[in-house]
Amino acid sequence: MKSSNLSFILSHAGRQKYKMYASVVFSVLTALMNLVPFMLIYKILETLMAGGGANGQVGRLVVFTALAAVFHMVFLILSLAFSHMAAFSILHEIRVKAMDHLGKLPLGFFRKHSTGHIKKAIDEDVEKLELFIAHQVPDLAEAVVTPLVVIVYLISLHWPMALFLLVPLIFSFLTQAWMYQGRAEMMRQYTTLQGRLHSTIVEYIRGIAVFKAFNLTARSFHQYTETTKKYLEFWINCTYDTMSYYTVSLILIDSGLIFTIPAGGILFLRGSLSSAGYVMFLLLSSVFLQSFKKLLELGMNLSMLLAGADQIRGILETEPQADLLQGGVHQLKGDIVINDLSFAYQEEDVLQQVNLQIPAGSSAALVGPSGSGKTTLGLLLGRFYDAPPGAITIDGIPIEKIPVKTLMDQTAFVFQDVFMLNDTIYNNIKLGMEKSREEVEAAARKAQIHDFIMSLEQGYDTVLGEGTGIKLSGGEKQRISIARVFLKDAPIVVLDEITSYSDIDNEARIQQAMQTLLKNRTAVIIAHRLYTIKNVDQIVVLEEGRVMETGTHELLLAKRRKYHALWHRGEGGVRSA
Ligand SMILES: Nc1ncnc2c1ncn2[C@@H]1O[C@H](COP(=O)(O)OP(=O)(O)OP(=O)(O)O)[C@@H](O)[C@H]1O
Repeated sequence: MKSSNLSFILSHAGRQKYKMYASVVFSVLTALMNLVPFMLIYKILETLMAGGGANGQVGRLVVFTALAAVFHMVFLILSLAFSHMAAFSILHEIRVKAMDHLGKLPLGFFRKHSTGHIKKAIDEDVEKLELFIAHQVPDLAEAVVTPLVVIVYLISLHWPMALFLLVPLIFSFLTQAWMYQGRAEMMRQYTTLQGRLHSTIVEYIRGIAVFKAFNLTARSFHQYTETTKKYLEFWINCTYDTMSYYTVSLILIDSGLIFTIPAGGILFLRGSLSSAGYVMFLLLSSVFLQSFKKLLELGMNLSMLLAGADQIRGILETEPQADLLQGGVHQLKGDIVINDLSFAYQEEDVLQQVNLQIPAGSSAALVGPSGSGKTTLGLLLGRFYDAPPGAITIDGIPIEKIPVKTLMDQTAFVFQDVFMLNDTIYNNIKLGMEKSREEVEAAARKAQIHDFIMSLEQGYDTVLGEGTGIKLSGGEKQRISIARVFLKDAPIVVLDEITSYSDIDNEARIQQAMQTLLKNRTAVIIAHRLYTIKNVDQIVVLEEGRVMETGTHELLLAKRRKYHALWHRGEGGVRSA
């Protein structure tokens, strides 16, 4: 059974939960110290009405009252200090764990959850836990303890009158219980809508260039306006649904006083309640009822804050990719064998019974029409998605049994979309690898990008990204990503469309870099322009996820089948002519 969100928070709190407990204890003490002055005032009233006070007893009681007020402040500060320390430490812990966990999840997870959803979960929903731990937990402790102590005290003063006070509260509770039915579902809707709102905002900003080009404003971005409209409708419905219950329960709570004043007065006139007792009932019944109102408010906020925890749990409780064979394999030669591989993202197979051998140190180019499965095959080689067990082996070991860390150490990828950090060019090549400055520069030289970097005013220290004014061309970015591969020096490389930016100078440089890169490595090259892969050891022609033919450029041209057709359709021949 799924544990509660509260136990989820506690399970990630580690030693910080003791700070949470300390905060609760101090919060209870704060609540008690809040009530002590009332009890002392009762004593003072009783003493004065009995004609006492001359022997300094009242003075002592006044001093105790002042001391209680001081202790109240001290306990309150300690409670808040502990709750805040616990909250920020737990936030830190959960954020680090969530980011760490994200890195271990299969790419399929990111297909199901948008960037906006994930960002919101780690950023906003975790932040809400701060509100919950730092403020709501101590407030809740206080809001529970105060009415309990007050009612016990009032019962000790005059039990029938105290029990009378409980009647409107019981009705108020029943109304609230009614209101909370189905509230969990409502809160889930709320977090889903918020996530969607974040995603559409992220999408709008990402695609701003396209939106501008088509003269679309945020208002005309259909997805955004729809989501904000749904969000608005949700809150209007939510307000309508809860307003009547909320109002009734508040009226019931407040009606307590309407009963206390006349009932207490009658009991006083009949002599069953002292005048000091009557004053106490008037004072404390108001405290008692107000703390119930606070409980009501806390209950409303609590369900909203804890609903956010569902989203974080969604990340942390998603199974990471399994390493069936921990440790053991550390070095790969790169002998790839693909055996009857079929693969589907959803229902339909995008690869069908693919059989292929790429001996260590050789190069294979995957070619074929758009959507034929070339990138998918490349991604399966890096276990970005999991292929069926045994379908891909490297050096005779099924890929799912090679620890992900080893596989990532021994494989280098250049993707179609080159990702750049908002950082220096140096750090963009180094990407956290433990390499020296000389090694970074040597890799940039091999990738044919060193001269370009040196032509920039700040050289390798040039900062890339938004707001820096430095924007690299697609080809320059690709050469930087090739430099990363040289620096990593992995025995297996997968290059996806690295010549997609087609200015002649760039392409010549990338071709030159590729010749060096392929030496003594197993390479899988995904290419549209066939003249760029003429010299590889084998060309694999894919169509609708099936291998149609394999062989060298000359052999496949001589066969005069699929490759021959592709070549002469202009996808290869143009620049080779
Ligand atoms: N993450 C995904 N989820 C669902 N379907 C996908 C996903 N990625 C790719 N596909 C589908 O799988 C099929 C193969 O796509 P893939 O990107 O491997 O083809 P490709 O040959 O590399 O195409 P291109 O040359 O245009 O890059 C396509 O029909 C594509 O729509």
